[in-house]
Amino acid sequence: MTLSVTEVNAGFGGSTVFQNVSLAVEPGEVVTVVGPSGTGKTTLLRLLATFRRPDDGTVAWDGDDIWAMADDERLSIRRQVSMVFQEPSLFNAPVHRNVSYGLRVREPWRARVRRSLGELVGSSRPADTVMAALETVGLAESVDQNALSLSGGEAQRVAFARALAVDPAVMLLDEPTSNLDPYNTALLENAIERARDRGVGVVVATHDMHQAKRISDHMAFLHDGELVETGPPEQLFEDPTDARTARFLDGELLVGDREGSRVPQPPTADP
Ligand SMILES: Nc1ncnc2c1ncn2[C@@H]1O[C@H](COP(=O)(O)OP(=O)(O)OP(=O)(O)O)[C@@H](O)[C@H]1O
Repeated sequence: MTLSVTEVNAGFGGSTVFQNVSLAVEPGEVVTVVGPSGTGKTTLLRLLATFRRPDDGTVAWDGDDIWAMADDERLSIRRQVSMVFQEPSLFNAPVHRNVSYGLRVREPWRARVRRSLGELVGSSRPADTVMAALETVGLAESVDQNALSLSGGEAQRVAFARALAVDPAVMLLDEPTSNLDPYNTALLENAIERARDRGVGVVVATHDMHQAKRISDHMAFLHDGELVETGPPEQLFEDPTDARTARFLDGELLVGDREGSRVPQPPTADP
């Protein structure tokens, strides 16, 4: 399943965040959206998640315009897309209850009643999918721990497991490692890779260029309302077509700096 935005515009209250942005994620690939703070990465993920409608342009699922669909059809697509927010927001319950949350809200009410009765008589155990998701993030041993007693890094990994447990076609991750130490970052990047290897399409918004280089199949550089450049990481890092990309990767480019859109060419020798 391909999730895409084509020539989308988005803004708030009359001000434009970005215009004319096109991006797609295919099954089994990791796309990173990089760019300075405030450039619209979260807004773009929210468009892909269909949490909001674009002001203009199309959001599509396998080429079909999601916002032209009936509400129930759009809901069934939304259920195949899971998002991990910058703050993990877990609730006061064991880790397995947090991870199974999405599964529980998706199951039919009859099954939900049967399972609740099972839990009341103490016969329930975490579903295999919950355990598999926790193993993916290296937290199988914390299954019964209260989620609020986890470290920040563990909590973010549980949030990832919760998003993975519903067997999504696409995962959208908003700065998933911005508050994590290198150990937790490595575990989460490993989990992203494993999801990708299972055929999940993953979009990651990140400030971290080193991370983008490590995990991306494809990068998209968003700056000042414009999708400046897209391509494989080797292209953006080694042979960018736009000067702003090179300056951003060198840590020199800030929001509002529109100087020099082309990479300066070395002077040619006089004949
Ligand atoms: N609900 C909102 N109402 C008004 N303006 C908003 C709203 N959400 C975002 N914005 C503005 O839209 C712009 C893009 O915000 P967005 O959060 O998408 O950027 P970002 O690249 O994800 O930033 P960061 O990297 O800091 O998380 C910012 O100028 C922000 O202030």
